[in-house]
Amino acid sequence: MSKTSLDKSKIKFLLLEGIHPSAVEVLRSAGYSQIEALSGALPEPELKAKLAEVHFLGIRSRTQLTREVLAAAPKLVAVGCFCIGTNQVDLEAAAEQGVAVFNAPYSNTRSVAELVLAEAILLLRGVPEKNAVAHRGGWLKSADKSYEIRGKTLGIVGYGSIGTQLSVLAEGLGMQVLFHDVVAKLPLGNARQAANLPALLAQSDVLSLHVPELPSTEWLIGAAEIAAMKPGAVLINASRGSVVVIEALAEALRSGHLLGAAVDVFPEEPRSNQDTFESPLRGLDRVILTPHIGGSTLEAQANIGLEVAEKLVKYSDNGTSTSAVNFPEVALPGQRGQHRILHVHRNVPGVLSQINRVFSEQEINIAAQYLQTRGDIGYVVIDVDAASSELALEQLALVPGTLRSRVLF
Ligand SMILES: NC(=O)c1ccc[n+]([C@@H]2O[C@H](COP(=O)([O-])OP(=O)(O)OC[C@H]3O[C@@H](n4cnc5c(N)ncnc54)[C@H](O)[C@@H]3O)[C@@H](O)[C@H]2O)c1
Ligand SMILES: O=C(O)CC[C@@H](O)C(=O)O
Repeated sequence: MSKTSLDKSKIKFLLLEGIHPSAVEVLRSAGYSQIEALSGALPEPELKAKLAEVHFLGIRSRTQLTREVLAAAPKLVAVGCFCIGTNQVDLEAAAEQGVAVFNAPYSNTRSVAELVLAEAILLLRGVPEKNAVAHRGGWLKSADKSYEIRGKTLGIVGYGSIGTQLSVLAEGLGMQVLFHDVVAKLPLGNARQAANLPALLAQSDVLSLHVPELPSTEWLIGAAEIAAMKPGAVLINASRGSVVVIEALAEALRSGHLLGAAVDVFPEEPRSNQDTFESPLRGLDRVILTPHIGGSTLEAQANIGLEVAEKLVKYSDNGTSTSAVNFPEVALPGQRGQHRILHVHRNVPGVLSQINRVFSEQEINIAAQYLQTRGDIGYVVIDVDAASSELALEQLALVPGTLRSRVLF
């Protein structure tokens, strides 16, 4: 029988954007050897050229996987986002191509929350400006506009993993926490859900943003929202650059309406550490500018490397797609000596009966079958005798609506 399962030695992994070496360790110890790890993101033409041969791709937030880029990746089986955000991937296009996308939803949560809390303290003490002046030989020794965070109101927009973690830490330091979320959330500790965003803006001394990049969060905080903030408040954005209108923020800092700001994410971010950072916020002393490092601690990156690489290995080795963000989730047992066929298809009426017809017409015994659907995508996993897998795979590829199929043994 000819071989239909790809040898591990032929499966190519491309890891971009300085993914932690823990990921490579996981892949190597699972038997994969073709792993290319690069420190930066690739320009689109180079990315497309490489993707022609790649089976598994690892990225962070810089690499944009548009529908067009994904179309240049005919062999791609799965994408690992070694971060929380998955907005850089066209998830629908990936699913339509039968490509599962995974991320690390919690591994850097604590790192972001710690940075934000530290920034809240520094901003309310006016440290960024005092530091900048001292670097220029000045001496701003003054208690003017310097405050403790104790007793101040922290307004959190987006009370998810990071927002709630921050909420708990901030209460530990004596802050009052108020939050706004589009869904009703269980408040932790003494936190309270604000009636709406304007109510939160009007009451917060520190406003911190923790929403995902979505059409509904684009430019969520613009000139009108900033004007509605308390005079002398500070704004922290470690969510996504598309959430804040940066020129409006710069203007509010120049006019003195806001006491300060800390910004980690920008509408335009350099592709690598060699590129220049441009922003209207550059040169404003009361702003802490950080290069999208909210989640960049060694602890978080090492954990993310393990977590996402393990998800890719599981999907590659056994077909388990648990926690995929765009794909039906199936948790699968081991194969017990059979061959395993993985079939991704359009979830339209009749596909499953056509798949099952292949097995009955070809008289192939099904040892086990698992099915899950998610929106327009169906994922069926079928364990069969070793002698039948090649025929089954051939026939399944002919079923209309088939997006991708592979066999594992
Ligand atoms: N700076 C960094 O390095 C860094 C690191 C990790 C995550 N992030 C960003 O932070 C975001 C949040 O992370 P998380 O793990 O807390 O996500 P999460 O999904 O756990 O929480 C997001 C919350 O935002 C809420 N939300 C959605 N739209 C909203 C809106 N319009 N108004 C108010 N609330 C809204 C959701 O209901 C949810 O509760 C990520 O999506 C990512 O973009 C940045
Ligand atoms: O590491 C990154 O590039 C992104 C970090 C952060 O924005 C995330 O979404 O987890």
